[in-house]
Amino acid sequence: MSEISRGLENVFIKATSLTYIDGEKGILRYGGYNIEDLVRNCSFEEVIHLMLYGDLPNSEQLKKVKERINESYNVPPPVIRIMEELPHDADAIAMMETAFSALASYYNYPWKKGENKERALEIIAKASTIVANVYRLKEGQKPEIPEPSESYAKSFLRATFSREPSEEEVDAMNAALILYTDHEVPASTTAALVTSSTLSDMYSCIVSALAALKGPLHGGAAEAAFSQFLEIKDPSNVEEWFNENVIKEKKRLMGFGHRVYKTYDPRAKLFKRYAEELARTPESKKILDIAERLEDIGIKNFGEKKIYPNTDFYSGIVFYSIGFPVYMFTSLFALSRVLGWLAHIIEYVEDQHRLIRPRALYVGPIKRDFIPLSSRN
Ligand SMILES: CC(=O)SCCNC(=O)CCNC(=O)[C@H](O)C(C)(C)COP(=O)(O)OP(=O)(O)OC[C@H]1O[C@@H](n2cnc3c(N)ncnc32)[C@H](O)[C@@H]1OP(=O)(O)O
Ligand SMILES: O=C([O-])CC(=O)C(=O)O
Repeated sequence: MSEISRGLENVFIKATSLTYIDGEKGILRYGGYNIEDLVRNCSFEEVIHLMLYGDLPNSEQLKKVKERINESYNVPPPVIRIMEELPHDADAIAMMETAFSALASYYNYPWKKGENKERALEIIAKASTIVANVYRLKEGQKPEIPEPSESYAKSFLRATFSREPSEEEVDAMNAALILYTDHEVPASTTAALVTSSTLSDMYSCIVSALAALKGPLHGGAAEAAFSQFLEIKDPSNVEEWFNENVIKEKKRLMGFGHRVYKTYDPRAKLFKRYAEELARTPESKKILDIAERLEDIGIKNFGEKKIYPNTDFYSGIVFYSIGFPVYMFTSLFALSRVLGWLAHIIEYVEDQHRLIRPRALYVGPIKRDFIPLSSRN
């Protein structure tokens, strides 16, 4: 008899050279490079080259990546018009799904080795345009197309906020883009892989991934974690809130726990460091204080079960300190993860392709005699 792996735990669906995770030790590497080294030393564009082409780029290769991105920010105007038709209070990821579906109507490219990675660079550029305009349209501002600048992060922040971002903000945005780039095969990447396995187009794969990312157990957790901090209101309320909600009502502590990490998520450590550097206003300092106290109580209660902060626990404070409202957090995650999704589907379709079609174990009645409608009770 076949065994069911609930939640596909420890099921390997592909080989990868992209991302290595040691969940026991809390190690994360892209292409063999420790996440800490990449965040400290690299631009997101260098990580784009690493994920798509397998190596950190030399200057010439980096220049080419940047050029390709810089010339691809434009999207067909009807895509923006469709976004403008959506209500201002539309969910940000639902807006992204709509935009990427619309893009799929224009760019229904067949898979072609030698062209797939160029397509991926175009999609990464257009993702910046879409996410910047999710914010702008929700805020009632006119659409804007990112302009080339020194970096992808800077172009994105400039287009989003129509202002010159500080060096610190660009640095934090660049770090967030790298930290969220890839995480092997979480739910969203698996959704993208399933879609790619039918040889559907790349934009449609992104739509599948976005839909899976949105849920609070996955990418939606950063918004959920931050909402907890807001609900708690004051550091002095942390313990009471935790006892009432997590202990008594058995609600999950959002931004805690992970299928693979059985220790502190290495990305959470880095996000925490950025949060501590960026939280300067009294309001963001208070939120950080709440988060740190909640982390302590969470670890005291759940550490024994190997449940620790994950990447979504502190990322919201970083995004909030840059100036983003809570509703943008999952879209910012998506902006970065588009690279991981694309790198994985290209790796799969180019080197390991086969239709993904698992089985369900039938447990219903084996055979029943048909009863006509008039004879049913
Ligand atoms: C970028 C990301 O996607 S990171 C993950 C973001 N998601 C969150 O932060 C949401 C909160 N966390 C969770 O719900 C979980 O930890 C998940 C979904 C991320 C992973 O969970 P799984 O590996 O599927 O574990 P599962 O859901 O089976 O839980 C196992 C046990 O741990 C408990 N548990 C897991 N996470 C938490 C949590 N955050 N708070 C309280 N209890 C938890 C469960 O209640 C369960 O307890 P039980 O065995 O006594 O019933
Ligand atoms: O790996 C997972 O299941 C979720 C996660 O942390 C991510 O996608 O970054």
